[in-house]
Amino acid sequence: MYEFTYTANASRVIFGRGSLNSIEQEVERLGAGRALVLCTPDRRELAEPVAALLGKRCAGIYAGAIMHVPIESARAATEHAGKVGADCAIAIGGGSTVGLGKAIALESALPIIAIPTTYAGSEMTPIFGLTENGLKRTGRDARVLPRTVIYDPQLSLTLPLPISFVSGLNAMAHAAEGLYARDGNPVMSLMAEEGIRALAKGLRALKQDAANPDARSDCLYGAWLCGTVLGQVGMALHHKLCHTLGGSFNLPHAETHASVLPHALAYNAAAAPEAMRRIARALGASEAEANDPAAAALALHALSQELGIPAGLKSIGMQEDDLDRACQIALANPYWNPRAIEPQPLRALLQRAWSGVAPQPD
Ligand SMILES: NC(=O)C1=CN([C@@H]2O[C@H](COP(=O)(O)OP(=O)(O)OC[C@H]3O[C@@H](n4cnc5c(N)ncnc54)[C@H](OP(=O)(O)O)[C@@H]3O)[C@@H](O)[C@H]2O)C=CC1
Ligand SMILES: O=C(O)/C=C\C(=O)CC(=O)O
Repeated sequence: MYEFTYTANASRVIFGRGSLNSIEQEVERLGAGRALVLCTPDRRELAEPVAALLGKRCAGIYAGAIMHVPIESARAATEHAGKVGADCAIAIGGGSTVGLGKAIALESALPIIAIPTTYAGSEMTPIFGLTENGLKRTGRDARVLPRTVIYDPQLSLTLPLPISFVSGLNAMAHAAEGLYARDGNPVMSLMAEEGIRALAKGLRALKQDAANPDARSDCLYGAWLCGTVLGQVGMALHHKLCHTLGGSFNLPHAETHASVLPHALAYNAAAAPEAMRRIARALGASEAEANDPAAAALALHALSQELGIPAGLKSIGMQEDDLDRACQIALANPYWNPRAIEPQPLRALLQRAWSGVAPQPD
C-alpha cells in the first residue's frame, strides 16, 4: 500500500567527463553576464580554468570559502559580489565552497552554479549552514538551491583518497536516512539504494586506483543521487548527532559522518528493517544476508575497514570526556527518528562510535 507526497527540486544537472566546458553557456542560460567564481584559498587551481572558460563573463575569483561558513566570510563574499557587479556565482569545490555560494544566495538571491569536487551532496539541497559565535545553524530556503550543477569527474581526480572515502560515507548517510525518512517516497528510496550501490562500487575501485576515471564517475553519480535524497526528505538521528558533534566539538564533517553512521544504523535497525535490507543489498549482501536488520550496519563497518578509514571519533580528536556532554546536547533537542531516542542506548552508541568498535544493536 503506497501513500506519499513527492515534490522535485528544480536543479538542472549536467553530468559527464568534460562537462565543465559547458560553463559559459550555462551562465548565459541563466541570463547572467558576470559570474563570480568561488573557491577555498588552496583550491585556486580549480577556479582558474573556470575563469578562463568564462572569458568576459567572469567577474573574478573569490577564494574565501571556509568550512561551516562563518557569518563573517558570508558577509564579506556577499559584499564583494555586489562590488564587482556579479549577477551569478559559481562554486567549485567541496561542500564548504557550495556553502559559501548558498550564503550569498540567501542574502542576495543570486543564482548559483555548483561544480562539486567532493561527494558531500550540498549542491542538490536547499539546506544552508551558517556559523556565528561558534554556533552553526542550518535551515532550508529555496533561494540557496543551486540552479545548475555541473558534475565533471575529471575535477575530483585530485581529491585525496582518505577524503574521498569519508566524503563517500557522508553521501551514503544521506541515502541511508532517506530510506527510513518519515516523509520518504518510492522515488527517493530508489535513488538512495542506487546511490549507495554506486558509491560502494566506486570507492572500492578507487582503493585500487585513485586515478580511475570510471570510479570517480561512479562516486560522483552516487553523490548526486544521495545528495538529491538529502534535499528532498528529512533526516534523523544520524545527521542530528553529526551536527551536534561537528558544531559543538569542531570535528571534521565527513570524518564524523563516517565514524557515526554504522552505529546510528545499528541503533535504528530493528525499527527500520526494510531500509536496512536495502542498504545491506546495495553494499553487496545477498538477499538472505540482507534480511537480517543488523547486516546493514555491519556491512558499512566492514566497508570502512576495507577502505582503511580511521576508526572512531577518537581518531579525529574527540575526547572521551566529552561524550556525556554530547549525549546531553543530542537529547536536548527532540527530533523524529524511527526509534525513540533513549538516554542509555544513545550514550552506548556514542561510546562505540568514539572507540571505533563494531556496531551492535542494544
Ligand atoms: N547544506 C548541505 O546540504 C550540506 C552541507 N554540507 C557541508 O559541507 C561541508 C563539508 O563539505 P565537504 O565537501 O565534506 O568538505 P570540504 O568542502 O571542506 O572539502 C573537503 C576537503 O577536500 C578538499 N578538496 C575538495 N575538492 C578537492 C579537489 N578537487 N582536489 C583536492 N582536494 C579537494 C578540500 O580542500 P580545501 O579545503 O583546500 O578546499 C578539503 O580539504 C560542511 O560544512 C557540511 O556541513 C555537507 C553536506 C550537505
Ligand atoms: O550533515 C550533512 O551532511 C547535511 C547537511 C549539512 O551539513 C548542513 C550544513 O551544515 O550545511
